[in-house]
Order: sequence, then structure tokens, then C-alpha cells
Amino acid sequence: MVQATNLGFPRIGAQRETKKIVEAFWAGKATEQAIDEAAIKLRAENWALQKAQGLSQIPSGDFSFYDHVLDHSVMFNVIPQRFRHLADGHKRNFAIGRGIQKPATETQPKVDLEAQEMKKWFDTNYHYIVPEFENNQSFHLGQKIKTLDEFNEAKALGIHTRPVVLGPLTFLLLGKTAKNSHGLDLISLLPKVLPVYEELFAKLAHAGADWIQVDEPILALDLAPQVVARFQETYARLTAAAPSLKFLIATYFGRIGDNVSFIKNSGVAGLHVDLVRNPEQLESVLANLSSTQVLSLGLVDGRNIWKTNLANALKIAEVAVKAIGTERVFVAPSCSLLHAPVTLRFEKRLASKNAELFDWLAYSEEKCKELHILAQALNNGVESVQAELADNARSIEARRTSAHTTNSAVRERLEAIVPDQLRRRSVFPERQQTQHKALPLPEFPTTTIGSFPQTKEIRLARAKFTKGEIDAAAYHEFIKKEIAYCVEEQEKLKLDVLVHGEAERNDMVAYFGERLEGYIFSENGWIASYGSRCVRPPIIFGDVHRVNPMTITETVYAQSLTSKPMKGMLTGPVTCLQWSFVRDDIPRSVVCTQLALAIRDEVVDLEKAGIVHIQVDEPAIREGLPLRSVDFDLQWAVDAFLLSTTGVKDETVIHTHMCYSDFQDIFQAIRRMDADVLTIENSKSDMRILGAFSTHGYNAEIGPGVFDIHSPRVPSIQEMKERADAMLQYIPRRNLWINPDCGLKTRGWKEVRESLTNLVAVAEALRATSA
Ligand code: MET
Ligand SMILES: [Zn+2]
Repeated sequence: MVQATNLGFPRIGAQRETKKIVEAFWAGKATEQAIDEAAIKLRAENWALQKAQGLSQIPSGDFSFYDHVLDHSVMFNVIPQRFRHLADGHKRNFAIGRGIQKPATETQPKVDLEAQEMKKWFDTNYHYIVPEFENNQSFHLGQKIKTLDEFNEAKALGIHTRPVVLGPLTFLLLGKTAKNSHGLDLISLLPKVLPVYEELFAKLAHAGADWIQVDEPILALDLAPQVVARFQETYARLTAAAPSLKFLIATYFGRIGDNVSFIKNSGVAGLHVDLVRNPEQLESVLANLSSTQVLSLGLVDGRNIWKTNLANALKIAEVAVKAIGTERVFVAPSCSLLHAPVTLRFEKRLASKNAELFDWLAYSEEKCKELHILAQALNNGVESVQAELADNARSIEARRTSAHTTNSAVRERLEAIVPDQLRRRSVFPERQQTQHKALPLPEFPTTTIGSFPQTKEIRLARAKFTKGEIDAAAYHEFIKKEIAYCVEEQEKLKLDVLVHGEAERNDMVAYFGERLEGYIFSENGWIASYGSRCVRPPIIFGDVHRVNPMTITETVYAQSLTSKPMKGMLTGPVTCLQWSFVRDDIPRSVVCTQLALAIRDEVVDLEKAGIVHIQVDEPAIREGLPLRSVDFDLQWAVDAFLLSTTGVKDETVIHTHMCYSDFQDIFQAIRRMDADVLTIENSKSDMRILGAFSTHGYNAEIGPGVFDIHSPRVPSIQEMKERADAMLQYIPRRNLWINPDCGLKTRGWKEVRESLTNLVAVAEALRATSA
């Protein structure tokens, strides 16, 4: 029988219960016992729900208060030295995730424990806590063994689950060497960690587990053959040590490719692959299985919110069933449902006000149901679920033919794009001369990245406006005052290129989404981002286009208050795409081009309104890249940026901004973006990127951040001057801008004022030195 299975259920709760209780705990308003009770209740509900939807293999051990990679590290006793004096428990886990800072008191010295590093989980917007390994790293299970405890917890409720464990190779290779250790080859820790895995698996087997899911997502990356060989040895050893367990190796977010070669002789009972991202890999994967191994088909998109086209999914599944039989096939989501919202049950506004669109959606609960229908159809024939399949087909067809997803004017405009629309009129060196002549700036111009502090007052006013407690006129009056304040402060600070401060924006993507056609917003489509933080990505469901100008009023008002240039501030097409749930019925590149045309119109309108400096932010430019280097292709992403920014005269200065990603390996793409000024986060990358810029001959203007905006510390003139001096090793004087790393919205005004006073002093000091 084909089994309907799941790889992981969202842990945030249908009403973000986990976030609420964890934050109450941090605020001292909930006890450890209270958060444990809340978690027990939520896990029980999640298991019951998955069972009710008809899944036969339900995951356990997928819950986390903060991050599952952190939980795994703690379970294996991988705890950075600086946290080891703390007692085992939630408090210590949260401390590792968030750091601890306490001022000195009369009896206690000050405490300042840096949080463990956080990184994006593959190409998702989920962040994991990077394990830190030491030279003498020892591994052992503690008193509490989370995976075992949760398996037993479900068992006590009468639910037999499939425990989920992070696999040893992914665990080690996604980690890093602790600061106090050097030259550690992470994979050399394998012999030390495997006995602990064996112990854990023996305990799970003893408790009654049969299938276990071992997540090895690094199998979707480029791996050296030596590493693939280690997979084979590792799993041969682990499976031999736990003969009663059936191992399912789970990969996702990309194709397994040649890495699949180890599977056949590894002793594992099955493999899960992502067939939403890479349906084409089915045949080669089937060909690489032994005659008994199970294939878990990732057919339901775990990263999106749309109903699955069940007829299409069935076609793929039938190929697998035909090749290896129903006993050896599982159906599953493409990846853990961690990356999808929980349930449509609370999406009340969409259900009542936008029934058409609501009918196209499936969150995690509904996706479980889809898996059940697929399994039924495969086991008992399509007739057994005829009504369900017909309803799905109707819904898919309704979406395909909806008058609301297609806009012929937008399609025609896309068709009519010509290469000249992707080119500035002159090349950069000529533009630079024109720009410097038309609007001279001092040497080492100073600017900021766009946002200024989002104060309590601003958030309160926005909340009141949303609830209808104040009207639009009053809210806009309030925003105008904020803009005026922000401009006045920047004048006082003597910055050279000013910004309006983005007070009117809650979020740099949602702000534009709310003003464009083709977008919709859910009420409850939350997904985990990091720690207790959840995000609710906007939904792009139809052809995107701009109806009215989106930023002109605020920017022109801000410009009217000063004789300094005011920089217009827009979010770029690639970032709008990456940080939304995107329709899956047309290629992402097409959606991105539509976004680009909308931004292009705004850029042109800003220019018409007299704005000379225009910044188009692309912090997410790199995020859409496939996981494997051979697949790297930023062609359409860069084209979209060009399309959005090249509709202007040579005199207009196009800025872009990027942050918090590795940019070295996309250097050529950055150059092709052809921006006049690039402000780029630099504090974390230690000038490495600047080396790349000079060796590859980047000739445009550039402002590598001189201070880290994530820290409340005020950077001194000296330290920023040293950074700027170091930059001058790579960047010619006339091309260097002085600015922070990123926007200042999370900071307070006092630190911002002090930091920027010092920043301006750095530029003045540089100007005083001769060329
Ligand atoms: C994550 S990049 C943020 C850029 C935006 N203009 C800001 O200053 O907030
Ligand atoms: Zn940024």
C-alpha cells in the first residue's frame, strides 16, 4: 500500500501559540512549566490533526521552541563553552539562540554572552542556529533526549510516529569551528558522533519506532566524492547497528543528482526526494534504488500555499508505482511543512471576502489531506476519491482560467520589451562625469540606506490607522511630521544625500505589495523565520502591475524640505519576488519581469518629479539561486533589475543596496546590474568582498557599510575611519561613499544620532587628507 506521510508539521501553532508563550516566558510572564504544557498540548493537536487527515506516517521530534538544529546540538551536548555553566533547560537553549546581556549590579559583574550564529536554512527564509564544534568536541546524550521523549509522548496518546532526526553529515557540515578552536576538519568528527547516533537509534528502536526519518538536506548540494563516500560508510554502519529500524533518508530543496549513488548499498530502507522542485529526477532516482528500497515522493509543495494539481501529481506517482509497486512508494510533501502556514481554518477574511482566491489555497492541514487523497487514488483507484479529485480539478481549472490572474495589457507589455529597455543610455564612466557635473557632491559623500527608527509612536499610529481609530488624513498628517523630523535631523547631521526615512512602511516588500495589483494579503499565513519570529509573506496570485504611483508623494514632500538631494527609495523586483508566496502557474521569471515593469514606472515617475538619486534595494538578489553551482544563473534576475532601473537619463543616479548574503560568487552579476552606486553591507564580511571588487575591476561608486546596524553600540570615529582607510586600498577615492551597513529602522534615535555624527566626522577627516 502507498502510504501518505509527512516530513514535519509547522510548530508555530495555528494561532502562533508557540510564539506567544515563548515571548511571555522571555518577559517573565510564563513559567517553564507553562511553556512545556503549551507545547504538549500543541504537539498532541498537531498529531491528532495529521491523523484525522489520514496520514499513516506522522513525524515526531519536529517540534521546537526556537530551532530544531539548536535542539539537535543540545541533545548531542554540542554546547558552546560560554553557555556551559548554565543549567540544562529552555533557559539555556534560549540563551544560546539569543545571547545574554545584563548590566553589572552591585553584586554581579556584567554578563555579555554572544548568541550563536544564525544562518538561512538553504534557500528558505527560515534561519537555523549554526552548531559550533571544538577541537576536543565530545558528544553524548543528556538526561533529556528530546526525540525519544516526543516519540513516547505520542505513543502515550496512541499515535505511532516516525521520529525525525537531523543526519550526522548535515549536522557536522552545516556547523562551524568554534572561535577557541582552529583547523578543525568538521567531517573528522564523524567517528566521535556516530556512537551517539547509534545510542539514540537503539533507544528509539527499544521504544517501538520502526521507520525513522533522517534528514540529510546537504545531499542537494555539490558534494565532493569523498563526502559521498562517507555517506555510504556512515549509513552502512548506522543501519547495521539498528537492524530493526527502517531508515528514510530525506533530501529536499533541490535534486540529489549523482549524490544518489551511495543509496543502493547503504542499508537504508528508503529515500525521500523533492519532486516539486525537480520532477525530472524521478527516473534517475528510481534507477538507483535497490530492489527493496522505498521512494518517498515529495509531490505536495511544502514551500507554498497553493493547492496541488492532484492530477499532475498522480501522473508522477503512477510512474513510480509502475516501476516499483505500491509497497515501495510513499507520498509526501516536498519538504517539511515548517515552511508553509498551518491551516486555512482561521483565514476568515479571505474565505468570506475573496472566496475565489480562497478556493485555490492549501496550507499545511489541507496539504495533509491532499496526501491522503493521493494515496487513496493510488491504492484504491481514482474512483475511490472521485469527488475529491473532481473538486481539485475544478479548483485548478478555475484558477487557470480566472479573469483575475491574467491581465492582457500586462502580458502585451511584457511581450513588447526590447533590449534597449535593459540598457542605460551611456556607459558608467560617461554617466559618472555627467552626474558629477550636473549635481556635484563633496568627496566621500555620506548617506544612509533608507529607513530611520521605527519608533513606538510610528507603530502605534499605523496600528490605529489599520483599526480605523484614526482616518487616512490624520495618519498622513502624522507621517508628514515624521518625514519632516527625519529630514531636519539629517540636515543637522550634515549628511549629503538624504532619505525620507520610510516611516510609512511597515515592511519593505509588503508596502509595495499593498500598492500593486496582483497581490493579496492573508490574515494568518504565518511561517517561522527565526526564533519566535514569524513572517506573513504577501501572496502574488495574478499579473502584477502598478495602478498609481507608490512613493512619489512622500519623496517629493521630503525633497521640498531641503536643498540637499533626496534619495527615492524602492524595493527591487527580485526582493519583492523572493519574500512573497509566488503563483506557481507561470514561471517565476515572468512574475519578476512584471514586478520590474511596475518598479520601472515608479523610477521614471520619481525622475519626472525631480528626484535625482533613486535607490532600488535588492538584498535578496542571491536568494533565488539553486543550491548547486552548475545551476547558477542570475540572468533573469539581473535583467529584471536592469528593466526596473534603466528608464532614466544619464544625470539620474541609480543606487542599489545589498546585505547579509555571500556576494563574492555573484560578482559578475552585480557588475552587470550597472548601478551607479552600490551600498553594501560589509561589517560581517571583513572586507573580503572588496578584494573581489578590486581584482575584478568594478569601476562604479560603492559604499561598503562602515558600521553594523544590528548592534546598539555607537561606533567610534576612529574605528570607522580605520575601516574607510582600509576600503581606500581597494576603491579609488572618487568612488567611495560613507554609509552604514543597512537601514536604521530597528535602532533608537539617540544611537542613530551619535553614530551618524561620527560617520560624518569620518567623511570630513577623509576629505581633509590629500588625494
Ligand atoms: C534589508 S535591506 C533594507 C533596505 C531599506 N531601504 C532600509 O533601509 O530599511
Ligand atoms: Zn540591507
